[in-house]
Amino acid sequence: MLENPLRKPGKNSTPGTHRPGSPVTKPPCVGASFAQRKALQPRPSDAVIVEGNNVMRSIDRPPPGDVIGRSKSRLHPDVSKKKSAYFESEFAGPNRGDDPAKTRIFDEAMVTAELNTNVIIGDEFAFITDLANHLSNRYQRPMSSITITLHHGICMLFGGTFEPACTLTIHTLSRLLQPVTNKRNAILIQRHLHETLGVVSTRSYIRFEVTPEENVAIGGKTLAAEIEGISRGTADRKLGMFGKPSKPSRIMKSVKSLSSFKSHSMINLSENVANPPPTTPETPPDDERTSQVEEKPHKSAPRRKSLRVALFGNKISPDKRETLE
Ligand SMILES: O=C(O)c1cc2cc(O)c(O)cc2[nH]1
Repeated sequence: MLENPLRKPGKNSTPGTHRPGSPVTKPPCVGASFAQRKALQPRPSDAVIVEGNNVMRSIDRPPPGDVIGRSKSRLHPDVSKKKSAYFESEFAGPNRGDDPAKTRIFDEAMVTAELNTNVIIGDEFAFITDLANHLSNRYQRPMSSITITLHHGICMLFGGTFEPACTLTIHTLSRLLQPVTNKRNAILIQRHLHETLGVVSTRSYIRFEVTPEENVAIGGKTLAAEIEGISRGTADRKLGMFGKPSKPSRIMKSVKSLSSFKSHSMINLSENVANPPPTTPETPPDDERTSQVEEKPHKSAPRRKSLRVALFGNKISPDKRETLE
């Protein structure tokens, strides 16, 4: 009889294992709120995400297929030329060898990932950055083409238990989600999640979701329309696809991104802030640290509370406050 893989951790599984220095902590204990549970968690001393353990062998070379500086071909130049001509024709896809603008759009196509987990992550900034690096490597695109939303410490019943678990949905174009690619990426991404989150692969559910080119848009134009425009020579000339807008609009000025929250978490923001991120990372990237020369150093408050104070100040009524808790 087949066993339900969701219910039974693998032989070498170490559900909820907390490695020293890891940004993750054990799954939620029943009865305490997220904030209370979080306050009780020991804080990681540094941003080291993965420490070796006795179960998994450390890898001192990239897995096969990862793009690295390849050693020079030892083939005779003629054979090498023939070989590359063969592969060029064999692998010429519908958009390969096409307009460089098309190639660039596909090379920079967005990969969005949504991760849900009941594990509480101590250093979400380090974790998310590490996952972004992993996906950037897996899908061979720049970090500017990776978007991740992370929901951790959530109430999640997975296969009938509350043991550490996660679901990850990856959305991108079909060319990046081919069956063989998915097969390989499932193994490598689940291994990464085991190493960084402590979730065994049997409790790590990945869904690869193809986004049709007609169903995704940037700058007011779908990808399908953009490609069609390139073919007809009427494409938008977008400079740096996911780059910053040159001039922020009125709306842009009133909405702060997560990076802005990081540097302004203790000041009163506009009251119009829509859908704020649930938490603020603790360690801003270097470029942000150096951009705050004018600001006085501030003590960090419990993160959720400080964000709430920053968003709503003291104007919030007690009954509304309760619904926010
Ligand atoms: O999904 C993508 O990566 C994507 C969508 C989209 C739309 C668009 O108009 C572009 O110019 C590029 C692009 N990339």
